[in-house]
Amino acid sequence: MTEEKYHYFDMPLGELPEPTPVSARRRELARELAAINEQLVRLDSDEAALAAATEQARALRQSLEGFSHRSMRDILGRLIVGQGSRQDALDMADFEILSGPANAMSPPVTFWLDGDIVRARATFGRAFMGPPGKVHGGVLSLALDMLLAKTQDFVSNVGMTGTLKVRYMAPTPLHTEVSFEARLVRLEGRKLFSEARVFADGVQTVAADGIWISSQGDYRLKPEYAHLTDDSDVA
Ligand SMILES: CCCCCCCCCC(=O)SCCNC(=O)CCNC(=O)[C@H](O)C(C)(C)COP(=O)(O)OP(=O)(O)OC[C@H]1O[C@@H](n2cnc3c(N)ncnc32)[C@H](O)[C@@H]1OP(=O)(O)O
Repeated sequence: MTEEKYHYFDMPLGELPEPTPVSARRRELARELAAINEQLVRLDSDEAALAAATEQARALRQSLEGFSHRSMRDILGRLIVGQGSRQDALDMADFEILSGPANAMSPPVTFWLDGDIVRARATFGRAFMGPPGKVHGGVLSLALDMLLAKTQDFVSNVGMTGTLKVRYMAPTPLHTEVSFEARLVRLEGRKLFSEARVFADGVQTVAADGIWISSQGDYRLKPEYAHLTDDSDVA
């Protein structure tokens, strides 16, 4: 059976291919590390227990330092020409800062497309605290940056965040499922305008809008999203 090839520009942002056995293990390890980090926050243990845990963590780090890293330049080189392997695609998506299950820093946030809407959900633990008991506003901004970036799944180009405006309307609680939604508003040459909302416990806590700038050429809707055209702005 021929292995499926992945193309960088066809990969939906923040969505994950089925893990290879290696990736499944990386995710498992990262979830353990994330759980350890969460457990460590205000851990009420004695000094001896912490010293023993530190020794175990040091031994684990040293054992992992015996391995090298797969080259991002090589991975991207294959993906850009449509010759990426599933492992290459996983290496790109699995370590996204907030959404990658193999990134020990991620809650993780899960992203998906629901028709013309980009959706995400996450539950943030103690390690993501800003005000007492609430999610840090910067973490929500980061999640919104990724969410709004994903409106580029509707277009043929990809670019970087130019402007991100965030309005915090109510505190967002920790340990509660938070849901995110975003939509593409319009295209204007190399600029893509999109907006987003965040909800927790049925209350809108954040509103955001952003402008993405394509790296080269004007943004164009993919044919399957041509209905997103409004008046004259969405080309
Ligand atoms: C679901 C998970 C998905 C994960 C996705 C990962 C998301 C990653 C998000 C990021 O972290 S991106 C990193 C943060 N962003 C940057 O670092 C961008 C830094 N800025 C730049 O590199 C350049 O300023 C930029 C590419 C944005 C624009 O430079 P250009 O020289 O290509 O643009 P130019 O000055 O020619 O302007 C082109 C148009 O864009 C407009 N523009 C430029 N910069 C803008 C800006 N910052 N905001 C809004 N509009 C901007 C500009 O007015 C103009 O409009 P008009 O065509 O109408 O005249």
